[in-house]
Amino acid sequence: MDMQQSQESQESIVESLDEDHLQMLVQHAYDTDTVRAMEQPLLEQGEPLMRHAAAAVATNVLQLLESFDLDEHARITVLAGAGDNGGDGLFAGALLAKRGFPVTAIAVGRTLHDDAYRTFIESGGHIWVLDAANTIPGCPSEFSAGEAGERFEQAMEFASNSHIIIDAMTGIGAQGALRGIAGSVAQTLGALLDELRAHDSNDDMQRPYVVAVDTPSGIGVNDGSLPGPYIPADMTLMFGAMKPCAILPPACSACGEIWLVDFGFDLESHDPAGSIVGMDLAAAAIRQVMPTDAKYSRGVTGLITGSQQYPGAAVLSTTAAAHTNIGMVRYMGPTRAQDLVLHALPEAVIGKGHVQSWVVGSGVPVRTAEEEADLQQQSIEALLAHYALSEDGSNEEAYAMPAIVVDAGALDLLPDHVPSHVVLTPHMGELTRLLTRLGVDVDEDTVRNQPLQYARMAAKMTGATVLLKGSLTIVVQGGQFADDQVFVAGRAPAQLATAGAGDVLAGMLGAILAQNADLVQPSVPSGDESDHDDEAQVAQAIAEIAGAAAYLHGLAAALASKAKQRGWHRAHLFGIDDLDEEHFPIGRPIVASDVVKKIAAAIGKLQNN
Ligand SMILES: NC(=O)C1=CN([C@@H]2O[C@H](COP(=O)(O)OP(=O)(O)OC[C@H]3O[C@@H](n4cnc5c(N)ncnc54)[C@H](O)[C@@H]3O)[C@@H](O)[C@H]2O)[C@H](O)CC1
Ligand SMILES: [K+]
Repeated sequence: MDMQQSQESQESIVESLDEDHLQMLVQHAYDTDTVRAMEQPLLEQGEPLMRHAAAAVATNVLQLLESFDLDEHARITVLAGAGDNGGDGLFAGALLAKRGFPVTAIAVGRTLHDDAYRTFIESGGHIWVLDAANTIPGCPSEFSAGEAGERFEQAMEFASNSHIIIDAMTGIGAQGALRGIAGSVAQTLGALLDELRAHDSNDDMQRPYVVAVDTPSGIGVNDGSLPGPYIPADMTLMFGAMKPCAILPPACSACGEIWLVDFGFDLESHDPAGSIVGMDLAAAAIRQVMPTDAKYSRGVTGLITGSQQYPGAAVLSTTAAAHTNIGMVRYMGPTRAQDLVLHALPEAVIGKGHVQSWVVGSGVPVRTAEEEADLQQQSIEALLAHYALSEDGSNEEAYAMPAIVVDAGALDLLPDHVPSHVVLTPHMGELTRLLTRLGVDVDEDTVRNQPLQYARMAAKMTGATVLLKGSLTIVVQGGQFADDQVFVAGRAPAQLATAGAGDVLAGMLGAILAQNADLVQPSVPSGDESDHDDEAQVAQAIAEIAGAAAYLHGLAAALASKAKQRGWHRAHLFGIDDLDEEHFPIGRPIVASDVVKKIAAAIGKLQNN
């Protein structure tokens, strides 16, 4: 099959598929085992998936070369691993070599995909082997250690002087951090590329443009981590479906622009490992006001936030909750904070009363071991004690409590085991602190590098739902029978990184939980297996609502700052979207109160879309 045929067949796959399928493609990510299960029936039917993959890579490279005004002298380097990912890269290289481009493949393993290698050579491609123990036919081997070192240096120099690097070292078959020559290539070239990137936007092709095949080599495909050296890409051509690394920090930044090549996988029959929170999911979490509603039926949120030291957090969390489509807020805190809350929000009711959700801890200082708890900390501790589960999960009262958002200083007061409608909202530092208190030996850099893994660990250890704040917000499900599906909200522009933004999110999340009180109430576990599904369903609803709050928070910030830029941009669909460069203005600076002022507009946008 040549490039044109393969492209036509790709286009016909795309045409025959409906909007729902395309929507699923750009919203859900599937782990590598699921991807292999989805490709299996197609391979059995004889679909030449590798040829489709290669044709897509070659087509995009040709379009890139054209957009950069590069003629047939453009230098193209393929970094080729020994597996099928290398096969994709070599077939793509062969298609480009046939078009007359000089294409060199740097073999990082001892072998190459047989068929792809032969096709590549027949098409006029050149091979550069780095492993002295290689068994690639016709290639030099058993060179001395000194020669090997020299070869390596020369190959890296060559690659860094090429116009296009096609990274095909590893894809979904990668296991852990890159080892051996692939690891050295990533180390050397990754550092070189980072340095060149720092000095050049690459508008004029002054540095190599890196196209990753399926996934950038060296990243954690299933957990989005960066376990070692990796090749940062400008663009990733991802096959069949998004892998978790496409949506999870920090790996998603290493993917560059993502182009999805649709293989017509049966996505509907498989569970995603992760999902991007989009407008639909966020809109579904906002309760429609009804003609028969009264303030109590719309939901009431109680807040124990702010302190003598940080009274502003009381104002931000309370005003945010009040603007997020509920009937009433109740505020509890020191007199100074009460006065400021009433000044900003005369509608606030001061003192205890019936509520459908709680928000605790925003602006409450962390309690050090030497200090005695102040009144605010004592009331939070007393409230949180009602959510404490014993080791065997029995404590009926905990399940009957309203959902609660545990933020900032309250994280230190969390009981060891709680139900899934306790939602923790730490940032990276707070998560590290929480895990350390639970006995995990970890520092903040490690958490930052593997945020999913550590958010999940906190959820598994405590039973709580965990919303981990960052430029992308990760939500992992709580509860005993929760699904591993992670939700990622990437709607926020960078302008949202400002003091008090977390207090606003806590208030908004509390309000969205209150208006969905019936959906987020876990039942007392009966030990009956047939109830597990119900519990898992509640845990998922809570996680979706947490993701929806993060989305709405990001959308309000985007409206306030007039930014188009986001933490995560939708993947492009190969054969459907244009390669044209997009611009995402960063907008203007904002403060957290500006976000509160735009919550109503953001809700309006969701409900009227
Ligand atoms: N998704 C699809 O439908 C299709 C995917 N295709 C491509 O095939 C790869 C997966 O190929 P596979 O051979 O299973 O694995 P890889 O090529 O990703 O990796 C195996 C290769 O890499 C070496 N290796 C693994 N881990 C390490 C490490 N830590 N350090 C160094 N080297 C490592 C291993 O020894 C092997 O040599 C998929 O991504 C797509 O690109 C097909 O084209 C069909 C359709
Ligand atoms: K790759």
